[in-house]
Amino acid sequence: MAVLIVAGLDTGGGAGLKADIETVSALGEHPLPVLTSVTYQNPSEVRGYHTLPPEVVREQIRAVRGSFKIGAVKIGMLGSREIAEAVKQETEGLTRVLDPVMESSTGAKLVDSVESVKVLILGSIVTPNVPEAEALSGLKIRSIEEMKEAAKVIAEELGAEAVVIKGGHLSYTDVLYWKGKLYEFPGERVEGFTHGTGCVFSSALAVFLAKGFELPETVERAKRFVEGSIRFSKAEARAVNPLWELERDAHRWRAKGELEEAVKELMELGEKLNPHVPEVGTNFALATPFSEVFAVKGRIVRYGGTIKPVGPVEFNASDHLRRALLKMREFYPEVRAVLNLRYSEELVEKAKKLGLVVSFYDRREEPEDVKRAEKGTMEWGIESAVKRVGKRPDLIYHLGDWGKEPMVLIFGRSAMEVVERVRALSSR
Ligand SMILES: Cc1ncc(COP(=O)(O)OP(=O)(O)O)c(N)n1
Ligand SMILES: Cc1nc(C(=O)O)sc1CCOP(=O)(O)O
Repeated sequence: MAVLIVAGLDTGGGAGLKADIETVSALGEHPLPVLTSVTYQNPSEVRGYHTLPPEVVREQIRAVRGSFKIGAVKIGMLGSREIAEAVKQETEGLTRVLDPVMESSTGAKLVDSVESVKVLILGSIVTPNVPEAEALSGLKIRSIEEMKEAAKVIAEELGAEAVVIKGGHLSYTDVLYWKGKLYEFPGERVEGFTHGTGCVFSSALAVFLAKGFELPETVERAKRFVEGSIRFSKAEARAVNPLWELERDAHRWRAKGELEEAVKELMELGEKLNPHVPEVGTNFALATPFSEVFAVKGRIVRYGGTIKPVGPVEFNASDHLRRALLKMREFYPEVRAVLNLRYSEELVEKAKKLGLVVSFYDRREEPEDVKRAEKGTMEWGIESAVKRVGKRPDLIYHLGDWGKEPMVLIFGRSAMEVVERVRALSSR
């Protein structure tokens, strides 16, 4: 099924047509991109925009309308009244999702007037955020109840088929008004970049409608998709990531394979490694670029004269090493793997001789409030060891405390790098 996308280009690659194309593709449908305007923007500012002649927009839609089975159309930045009129005529008869783009999150205008957006409301499923809903309804919105009022006004007075007001600016609850009924979709704050959320939401809505879902389920699915695209957004883009699900699953698959290979390799060191395995066991953890961590379920234990993994490599199979790794990645994101061994002076001296960067933390220096908190010691320890050495540590040790075994953590940029370090450290 094809989804027609009528939108503007964001040169920063965060919102607009690029986000729409990725959303439609990621959700398994075929995007038909129609350009209305070129914006000059980055995630911090919109410097301006140029709208295409309405005839150019019209011809783009005409070129594809008869050649594809179009399940729905998503309409984003229109730019001008003339373009809005052309899009209205050329998309007649299609299921239309209208993201009534008026301003960017940075406060720049992206359409000549509110009236131009209103041209397309009749018969459309409209997805305003709170400021857009205020502009369309003329009402002030300060609560979920007021979101409901505004949604009703936009549907009943302006003729929208349905209205979804996104609550991101208010409470994270979205409100749908459809066929005289109101629905609430609660959500919670998700950490990550949000530039482009409006575009991704409306495109996802168009896709799920094209797939044949009923509106309430469509809104629920689109909302969860947007939450994922915020949670798995990337620092270099400073915007949502519509490819999150595909990338996350690919990274999970690769990380699991990489760690399984490395564990196999580690087992070859069995007899040499046996004396270095602590009482609590050794674990080996690897993070994906999204900081999801895989490890060995049940850890690796001494077994006769050799060593043995208790269970398979699994997602979230580590607590201590996961926390150590995630803390380390806050300072050095290139560090992806870590393994723990029993502390010995010889091991630490050998690491220094091999040219590894060694640091440590001393639990006696741990502040009282961190000690009292359930799980802050590891994070505090890694941070203090990183700061102590002033560069990326390859090995961090601590000398233990009451009921806590002294430990050495060996870090690396890949699972194999850790194995090579362990090989060098355990060789006689
Ligand atoms: C070309 C273009 N189209 C739309 C927007 C607005 O994006 P949106 O996802 O609604 O949200 P913000 O990131 O602006 O909040 C845009 N900026 N550029
Ligand atoms: C129990 C323990 N303590 C460590 C420390 O560095 O203090 S490393 C370690 C073993 C690994 O644990 P997990 O399987 O929870 O990652």
